[in-house]
Amino acid sequence: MSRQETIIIPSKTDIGALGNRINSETRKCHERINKEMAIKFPVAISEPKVYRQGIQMFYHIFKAIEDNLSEEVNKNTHYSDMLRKIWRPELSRTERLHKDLMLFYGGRPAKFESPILKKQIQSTEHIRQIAIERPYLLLAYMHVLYLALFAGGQFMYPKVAQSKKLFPGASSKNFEAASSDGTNFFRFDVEDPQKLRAAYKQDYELQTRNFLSEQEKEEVIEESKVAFDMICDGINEIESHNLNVLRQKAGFRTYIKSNFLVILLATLIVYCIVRVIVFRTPLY
Ligand code: HEM
Repeated sequence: MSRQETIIIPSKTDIGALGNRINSETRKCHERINKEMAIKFPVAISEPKVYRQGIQMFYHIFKAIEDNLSEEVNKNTHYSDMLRKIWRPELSRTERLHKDLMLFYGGRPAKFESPILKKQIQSTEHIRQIAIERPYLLLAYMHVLYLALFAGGQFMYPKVAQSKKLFPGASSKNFEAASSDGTNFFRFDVEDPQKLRAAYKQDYELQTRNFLSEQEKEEVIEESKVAFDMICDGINEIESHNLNVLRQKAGFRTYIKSNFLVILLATLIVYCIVRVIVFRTPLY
């Protein structure tokens, strides 16, 4: 090996590394999410109301992870030191998503700060619960959701940033500024995000390899599947919520239309009666 060559930890072929084990055991989950994204992401980036619902879901999930993680690392428990050595504040997404949401909700935090949809409420409660009972399970979210930002996230970023439909109020002059204000989610405040990713993966591996028992590692792998499902279910929940709203609107329109016909018919009948009985004018 030449002097310049750097050792990547964990190597992609290291089948004992927890991160690699998670990737290999969640391959099907990732394929499922890719299929979902292939259909729903183009819709989201052409409709600001759908896009903001999507990042609102991510906001609640990332906030739950970061709130509970920060609580845990500030304690002095068996796991807090390990989690502290892995976590890097540059990865935090809560504030960045909050900024994006402020743009998409016109500066009205009351519109997005508390989860309303059932699955999102359940997800935040689930994260809180595991953090209390088995804090090492936070490692599942620390792998799945944060490393996704460096892979799928970097694929999505330019598409969101360049979507003319997402920032409709912006003119060609200030488009770049508006797009930048609404895409904090995808950026890291570091010179080289790929270095951050590599360092994070390395610390994750070094801290977990000997510290966790095999039983704990298996539980983290299982929880990683839950993390993927959480995102898939959350996306599907938004879709059914929007379909329900559309259905209700269509139902309301039909109701108004049918009422209008009834009123029209009644007016016609009254008109005929008045004409025939009161004015004794034949109808034809
Ligand atoms: C459009 C959607 C997505 C695309 C195109 C995509 C694409 C990719 C690609 C190409 C990789 C391999 C990167 C590498 O080997 O360095 C990857 C890895 C990964 N993705 Fe995705 N992804 C998407 C969405 C997601 C989502 C929503 C999640 C999480 C819920 C996710 C979680 C992951 C994880 C955990 C890895 C492994 C990262 C690592 O070990 O460094 N991906 N993705």
